[in-house]
Amino acid sequence: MAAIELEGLTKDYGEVLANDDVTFSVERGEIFGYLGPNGAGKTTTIRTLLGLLSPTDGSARLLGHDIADEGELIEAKRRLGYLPDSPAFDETATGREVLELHASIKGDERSDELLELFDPPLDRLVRDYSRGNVRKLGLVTTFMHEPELVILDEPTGGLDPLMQHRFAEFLRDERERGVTVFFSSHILGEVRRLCDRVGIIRNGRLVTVEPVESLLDRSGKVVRLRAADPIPRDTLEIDGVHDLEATLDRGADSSRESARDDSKSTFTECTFTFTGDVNALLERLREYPLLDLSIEEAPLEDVFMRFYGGEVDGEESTAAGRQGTPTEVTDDV
Ligand SMILES: Nc1ncnc2c1ncn2[C@@H]1O[C@H](COP(=O)(O)OP(=O)(O)OP(=O)(O)O)[C@@H](O)[C@H]1O
Repeated sequence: MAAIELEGLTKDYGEVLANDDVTFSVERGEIFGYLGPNGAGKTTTIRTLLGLLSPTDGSARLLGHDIADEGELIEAKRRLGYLPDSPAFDETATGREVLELHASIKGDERSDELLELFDPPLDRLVRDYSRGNVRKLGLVTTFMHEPELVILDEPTGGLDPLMQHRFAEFLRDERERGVTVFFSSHILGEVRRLCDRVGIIRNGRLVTVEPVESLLDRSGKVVRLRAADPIPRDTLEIDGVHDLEATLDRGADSSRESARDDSKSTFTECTFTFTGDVNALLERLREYPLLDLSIEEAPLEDVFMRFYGGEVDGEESTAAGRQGTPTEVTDDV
């Protein structure tokens, strides 16, 4: 039995079809990332799963319980932890009082350990908490009753890099203990680091569900090379080379056009995406002494761009964009 099962889940707000026939499962013990840019429909799926919104159509099960049945939903919720994107704690309570309330409702098996890790200021009023501190308190309340399944809506928003790192390690340990994690995100780096599988949602429709690795494999490697001697441009006319960018070496009398037509044109530096056999590529390059060669996984941004055609969250795509892409490209080979 899967931890989460969605079957044709649909939520129509009237003006917006926020979830359109969404079907997928999250297996027990996996970390599943639910990805999509702002407004794609992630929160709608999560809120519907938790019974906070009623679906227009379709069905869902949490830990085997049908969410349409109130009694079953209560039973499922007892065994799960939920961190909303903006946790609404009582602003007039201190962090400690919030935890006490939570303990009285759901139980407390491990708040001491969690407080050591996430360390929200317990004696301060929630009203005076920063966004990051609200999130830290939320992480404690989400995990303190030892849930089997956790659903986290953009969990690292507001956390500083140290805390994000700690959270990532913690989540991996939770997976080792058999906890199932479903979290939404548009932070591609964290998805890549943490998730076993991802589902990508676009305009309310699920566009893919697959292991992160296969998503990255399909998108190929980014190859950058710098050679000691000129390499003829036709050397890289092999299967699997895409988006080749190189600065062509040209004779004094060669024009841009003639360089394009001349298969004897050479280059010493280039960058390209490669989806073929790396050994075949290396064999091809064997006779050219290389000063530098890097073969890296394609940035997840590139994968995303294929699904979104430019709709990737602006801040994120800039922050994690390709590093070292040549700025002096003068020609496409
Ligand atoms: N209560 C509502 N009434 C009408 N439309 C809504 C409502 N809630 C969300 N929407 C719309 O539904 C779409 C999906 O919103 P949702 O919040 O599920 O997206 P999201 O992927 O979680 O976005 P974000 O990353 O910004 O949180 C958006 O177009 C949003 O404006």
